[in-house]
Amino acid sequence: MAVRVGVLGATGAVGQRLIQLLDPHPDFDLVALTASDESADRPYREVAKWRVDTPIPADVAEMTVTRTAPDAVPDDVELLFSSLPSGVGERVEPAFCEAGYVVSSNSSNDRNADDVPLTIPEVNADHIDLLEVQRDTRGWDGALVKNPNCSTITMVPTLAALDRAFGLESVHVATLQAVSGAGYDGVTSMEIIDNAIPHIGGEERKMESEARKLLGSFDGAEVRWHDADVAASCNRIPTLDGHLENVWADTNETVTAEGAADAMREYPSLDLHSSPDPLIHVFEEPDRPQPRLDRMRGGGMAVTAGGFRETEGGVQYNCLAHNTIRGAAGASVLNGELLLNDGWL
Ligand SMILES: NC(=O)C1=CN([C@@H]2O[C@H](COP(=O)(O)OP(=O)(O)OC[C@H]3O[C@@H](n4cnc5c(N)ncnc54)[C@H](OP(=O)(O)O)[C@@H]3O)[C@@H](O)[C@H]2O)C=CC1
Ligand SMILES: N[C@@H](CC(=O)OP(=O)(O)O)C(=O)O
Repeated sequence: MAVRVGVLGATGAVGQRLIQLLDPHPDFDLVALTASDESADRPYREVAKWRVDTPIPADVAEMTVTRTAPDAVPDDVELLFSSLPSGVGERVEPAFCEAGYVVSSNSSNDRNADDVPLTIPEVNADHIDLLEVQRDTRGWDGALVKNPNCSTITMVPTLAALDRAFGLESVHVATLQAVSGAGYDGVTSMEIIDNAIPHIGGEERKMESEARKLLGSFDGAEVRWHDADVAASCNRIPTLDGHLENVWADTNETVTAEGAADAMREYPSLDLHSSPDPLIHVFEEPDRPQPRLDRMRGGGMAVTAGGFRETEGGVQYNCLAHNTIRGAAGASVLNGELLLNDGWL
């Protein structure tokens, strides 16, 4: 029987993608939608400015949006996908966990907390068992799992492939990030058209820390962060969806361009509904990946890579992923599938 699920922050950019991905889903039945108090007690179609490229699902359109509070969500909902602003998530997610709900969250609060699993299932599924530590320390019946920042998700599967094959020593990355990453109200057209903005607040530190936690090892009690140095520089450009990243990775063992490409081609996906096969699509063409052409590979869940060149200490390449699917909503849904597969639901 399908697990009953809800979406916290259902009217937002990521919330709408969550609804799209859950309509339908083989494991999950969407029965609850929440948003701010201003949207509560009204039909979803009235309060959501639907901007996703498929029609609003008919049953969802008529659902009543509730406040974002545990007493507003039915008790038989087991899993909540959270796409709230981080300040709100920080306050309400623990309250839901305390009330017994399992929360798969996209918001940036608590990603680096010692007892909160930060997972990309194809990279570090074993970290999910950190939930045992979380339940011991916090006394929750529920649980809180995070997916990383969209720019971090784009590069980490490629780094995991290099680490597995050659050992990872250090990473430099420069991003070209789509406007949807800032949410609907994030960047005005006057700011971004005919322009590029070399600053995205907090993004560089997130990439540098989250990547090391994701690539770290879990010994049953704690996650030991990977000791690679990671340095990021983040830029906003006028694409709609799809973050493109230029990566320079130094490795412990000597790597060739072909060897790096093979390591990524061979990096396995998972037997979960939203995990694409292959996980990483490698291009031979030197001018790929490109956001408009390649962001929907694997239903928006694949990472694409290309432009491999040997460097003095390792390899340089480009990678790309859809920031609101693989980088946000799809990442939360995939974490939900992992929770179900591993018996946490
Ligand atoms: N966009 C992206 O690519 C990515 C986004 N994220 C993260 O996901 C989260 C959501 O982002 P995004 O969808 O772009 O944001 P939006 O601003 O588009 O949506 C925010 C959602 O939260 C609700 N909300 C706002 N304030 C409150 C409140 N006080 N109480 C309850 N609900 C509230 C809004 O409801 P209402 O409509 O009623 O205001 C809306 O449903 C953020 O934390 C963001 O950092 C993470 C990775 C990528
Ligand atoms: N900051 C990212 C999107 C985002 O919301 O990230 P986070 O989940 O870390 O807040 C971007 O602008 O593309």
